[in-house]
Amino acid sequence: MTKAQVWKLKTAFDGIPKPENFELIEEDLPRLKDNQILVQAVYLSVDPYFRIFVGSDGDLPGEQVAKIIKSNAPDYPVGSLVCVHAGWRSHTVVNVTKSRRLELIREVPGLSPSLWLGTAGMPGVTAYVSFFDKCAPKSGEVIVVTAASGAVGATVGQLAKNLGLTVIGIAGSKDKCEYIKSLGFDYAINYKEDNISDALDKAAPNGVDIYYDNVGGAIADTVFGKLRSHGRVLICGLISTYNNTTEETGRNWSKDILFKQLKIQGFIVSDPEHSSRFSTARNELISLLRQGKVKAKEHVTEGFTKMPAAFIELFTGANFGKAIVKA
Ligand SMILES: NC(=O)C1=CN([C@@H]2O[C@H](COP(=O)(O)OP(=O)(O)OC[C@H]3O[C@@H](n4cnc5c(N)ncnc54)[C@H](OP(=O)(O)O)[C@@H]3O)[C@@H](O)[C@H]2O)C=CC1
Ligand SMILES: CCCCCC(=O)/C=C/[C@@H]1[C@@H](C/C=C\CCCC(=O)O)[C@@H](O)C[C@H]1O
Repeated sequence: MTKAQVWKLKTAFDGIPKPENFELIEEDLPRLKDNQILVQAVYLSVDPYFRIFVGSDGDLPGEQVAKIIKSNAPDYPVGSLVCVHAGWRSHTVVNVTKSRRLELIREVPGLSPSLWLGTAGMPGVTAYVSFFDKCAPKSGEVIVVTAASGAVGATVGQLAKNLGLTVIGIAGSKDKCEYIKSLGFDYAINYKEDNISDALDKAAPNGVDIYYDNVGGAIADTVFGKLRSHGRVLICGLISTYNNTTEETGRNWSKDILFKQLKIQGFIVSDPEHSSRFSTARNELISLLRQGKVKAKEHVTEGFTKMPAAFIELFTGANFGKAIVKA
């Protein structure tokens, strides 16, 4: 009988996640039935949204790249890699006909399969579809991106640069700022050291056309104040607020929205509206990665037992690139 190691949420989060919120249990897995495969996690994705979306039974969500180690499904041979939404588990029995999110990973020379969790997966597709379909970007415009060295932010910035926009990234350390400059960003602002407002005035004296918001909170308020007439805001994430224990109060932007005729949109990549865009976006991202026109940085933590630590790091900025655990 195969045993699985499974991370569960033991106590509800209160503020920033802590190691004691999690427990590691062992589970006996059932024998395989028809159309089932047994997979073993190779790389597990670590994403900010886990902070909010935990199953009622304490199951932790998320995708993993996993190896098929037993198979009762002819199209899923042993040894193949899949990308599957299996959560924080070392081993999982997956029903190939019923699983909502399961796909075989095709081998692409030069690309690690772990990219299926990052630039060639959910975060990359988020960046691609939200930027091209929702931001109405035009060459010559100015875009500001927050969490700019991360999985989503770095991809948005590079896509914008490829299209001829002036790209301003905001990130939380000197190293991260140097990194995004090396990717081609025109300006990098360290929000932990620089005065964001002054730095934006210098980098974008005529204002900002697009604000790609990954963080919300006070940083977003400052960027909002720099938007030009007909500016667009894409709210992709609000990571600075996920650990809040009290309701956030921010500036009321109604007057700016009205008089500058701003367009503000939220975006959730898993909305069915975007499902038809997934494969185009992924194929395009793979092609850009292979040509070196988009670069991907991964922050890999070794060991399934480190899942909680790798997750907690997202909220201190200790990850530098797409957070992944190698089992
Ligand atoms: N809408 C959608 O469908 C999706 C949305 N997202 C969202 O995109 C955002 C980025 O996700 P992802 O690229 O995976 O993660 P990242 O790889 O960017 O990692 C998270 C980063 O957020 C930054 N951060 C953490 N706390 C704060 C804070 N208080 N203020 C400012 N920055 C902070 C840190 O970078 P630094 O050191 O620079 O502070 C940290 O490294 C998240 O908000 C996430 O929820 C992600 C996927 C899909
Ligand atoms: C904690 C909120 C995070 C929002 C931004 C984000 O990181 C989204 C990530 C999605 C995530 C969204 C999950 C649920 C959306 C709520 C609407 C619903 O369907 O109930 C999940 O789909 C994976 C990431 O794509």
